[in-house]
Amino acid sequence: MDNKPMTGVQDKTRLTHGIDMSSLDRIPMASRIENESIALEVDNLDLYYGAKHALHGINMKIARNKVTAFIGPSGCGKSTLLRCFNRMNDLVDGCRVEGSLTLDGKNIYDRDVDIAMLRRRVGMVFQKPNPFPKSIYENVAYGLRLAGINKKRVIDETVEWALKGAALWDEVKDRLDDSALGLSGGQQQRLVIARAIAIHPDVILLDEPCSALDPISTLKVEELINELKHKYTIVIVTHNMQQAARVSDYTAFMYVGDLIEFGNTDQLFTKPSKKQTEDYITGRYG
Ligand SMILES: Nc1ncnc2c1ncn2[C@@H]1O[C@H](COP(=O)(O)OP(=O)(O)OP(=O)(O)O)[C@@H](O)[C@H]1O
Repeated sequence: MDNKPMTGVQDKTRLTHGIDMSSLDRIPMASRIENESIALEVDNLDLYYGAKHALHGINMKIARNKVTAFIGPSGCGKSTLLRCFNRMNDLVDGCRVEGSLTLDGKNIYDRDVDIAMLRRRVGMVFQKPNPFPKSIYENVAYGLRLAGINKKRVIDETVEWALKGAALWDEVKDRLDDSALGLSGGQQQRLVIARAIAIHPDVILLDEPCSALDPISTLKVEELINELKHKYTIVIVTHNMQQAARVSDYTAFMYVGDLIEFGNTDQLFTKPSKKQTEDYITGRYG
């Protein structure tokens, strides 16, 4: 196989309607999954909601400290697959998973897995910001207290660190005791991200994190994702292909429960190898 790295500007065919491919010019070298450290590995994963077969034999590797985006038409299984990474689907009656999904080599579907611990390692942020009806400070401190950390100095320092990490500190440092519900939607989403990183997860799952946000808040969250990936492995579901192109290193295109194509984002958007992917990213269906 030819392992020569390709630059992001070579062979730019501008296949996609409305996607500013110049954002891809910032990617100096297109990396390959074979050269990455792997955080999560999905192996022959099938998922059933009762009789409905929602995911069909999915195989995929998620690179550590990179952003992986799931794209595809509504109902193709993006959120279902994302929720497998921290076993959120366990909460759905009649949901059954076959195959394996490993985090750092350990199958998270093994019987001996402590699910509370798994969810501390694999944090999740949802489409609609969901701060607790508590102060800004208490929202971030919540997970620490749950983890048994009670020392005020440690909590103070971690709250500040997490709010800085979520690019929110400057906007809230003088109102930490105010209700989180008084923040704007974009600020609430960054607060929820601060709450997620406060407990030092390894992986952050983002399920359409910007779909309820205005363009400026979206930009801030996207900038934040670019910062966070230096420390965390990030998986994001998005309907927005421009967003996938802007923020992710790897992209998975799904269609009706199948993983159709997975690869380097630059390559997938400029030179997809499957016709279905090309049809989707050029707006021919979906
Ligand atoms: N709790 C559930 N019970 C039964 N079926 C479900 C459940 N959740 C999802 N499904 C079905 O599984 C399939 C995949 O849904 P999923 O929400 O994962 O798709 P998606 O690609 O994330 O869609 P969207 O982009 O609209 O959010 C769909 O056919 C959906 O109707």
